[in-house]
Amino acid sequence: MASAIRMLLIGAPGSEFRLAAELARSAGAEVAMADTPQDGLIELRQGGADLVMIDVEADITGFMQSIRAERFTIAVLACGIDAPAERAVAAIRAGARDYVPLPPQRELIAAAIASVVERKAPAWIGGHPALARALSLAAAVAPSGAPVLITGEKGSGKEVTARAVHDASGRVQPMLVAECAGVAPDVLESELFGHEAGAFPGAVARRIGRLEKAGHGTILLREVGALSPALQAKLHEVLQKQQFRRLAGDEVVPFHARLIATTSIDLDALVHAGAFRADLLVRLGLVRIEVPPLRERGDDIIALARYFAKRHAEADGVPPRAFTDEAMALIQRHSWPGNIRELDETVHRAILLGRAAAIQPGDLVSADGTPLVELTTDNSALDINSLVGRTVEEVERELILQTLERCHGNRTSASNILGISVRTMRNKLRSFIEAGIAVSPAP
Ligand SMILES: Nc1ncnc2c1ncn2[C@@H]1O[C@H](COP(=O)(O)OP(=O)(O)OP(=O)(O)O)[C@@H](O)[C@H]1O
Repeated sequence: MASAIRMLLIGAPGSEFRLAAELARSAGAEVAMADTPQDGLIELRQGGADLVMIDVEADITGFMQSIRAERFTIAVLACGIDAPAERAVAAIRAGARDYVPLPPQRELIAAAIASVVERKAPAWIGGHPALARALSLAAAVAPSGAPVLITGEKGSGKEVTARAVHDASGRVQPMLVAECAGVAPDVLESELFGHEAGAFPGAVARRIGRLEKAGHGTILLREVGALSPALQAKLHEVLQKQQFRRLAGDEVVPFHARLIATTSIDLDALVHAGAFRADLLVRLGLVRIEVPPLRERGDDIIALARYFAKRHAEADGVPPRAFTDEAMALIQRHSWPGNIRELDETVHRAILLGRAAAIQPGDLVSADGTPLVELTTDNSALDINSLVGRTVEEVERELILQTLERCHGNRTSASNILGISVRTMRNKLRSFIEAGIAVSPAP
């Protein structure tokens, strides 16, 4: 499912570099070359890369600063011919992952590419029918350019699913990610659309936004429900006209990328409450993929727990440990409100903290040390029987707190979903806090 790895070689052209390019191609990578870090950046902006090999004599510090500023996440290797050890160390201090001596050895180049392939294609664990449906839908829509909306609870695997759609799409350029929640609207606007010099105080140079940088690749908007009304309108126009302008710019920029949006908030409810544009939801949700919560994935939980235990033991260099039957039963009973991410982190803690030969129930604790056994209840789904015997006040409190948590603490979104005013929401939260009950902080 993974697309080819794109490798960028930066350095003065020479026989060693040509050989490195040849070896990379024969190891399955697509190769681009640039003479200087500046040209390398231009190449990155146009075509992206998964792996950069840069001459150890180049300004690696400056290059690393530039790629961080432009939010590229790329593995960088320094390389050189007979470079003194200090140069290699300095390159690594500047952020290079390793130093590769030239002329290159076939095995070293192949290993560097293999390590990126491994990171690029996250393991797909699970075969539950609900997940299989989501995956086959992802594969079916991948080659088209249609926007895709991926819904699901936090940590359930929406971004991983987006990557699967991108990888299967055959698009050569990478998938860029933009986070919409918790980012000030004006910052997000310039992040997405870019700006011309002088667009606002501090805008000293033209900035190319992510919609433009994505080129013919994919742009992933995480938590699209958090977009301000003004940005919702702008995004709707982009999808309608397939073009946009940079902030304070006259030039019309064509939009070629595939847009994928994720949400853990119920966008239909936001539309109903007037907090999200119905026409934008129609365009974004031409294809919808629902990622099921972990608690509905049956035996996938076992497979995932074993996979994370193995992976973390290997990464942390500790002996592999199996789960006792009791620990596995506890894992299957827990409702995993944080989904796969919570399972991953819980298993990681058990690997690091457990002392016995096998993982015990007591090794399974939340981040604050609360044993899982105390957190595990059977009322993950709305089960009326489990509500009988509780007061209306208690049920209301739980509903408010859980909705707020799903909305990442966003009071407005949560009150919209609950159909109460923000003022009522705030008053309720104040009374909970006064009663000593923990409330999700505002984003
Ligand atoms: N099928 C899977 N197999 C293995 N690991 C997975 C799978 N799905 C998700 N993960 C892992 O679980 C974690 C959460 O996944 P991801 O970031 O895709 O979730 P998300 O729904 O986008 O989260 P959020 O809502 O918080 O943005 C990641 O570490 C990811 O690698």
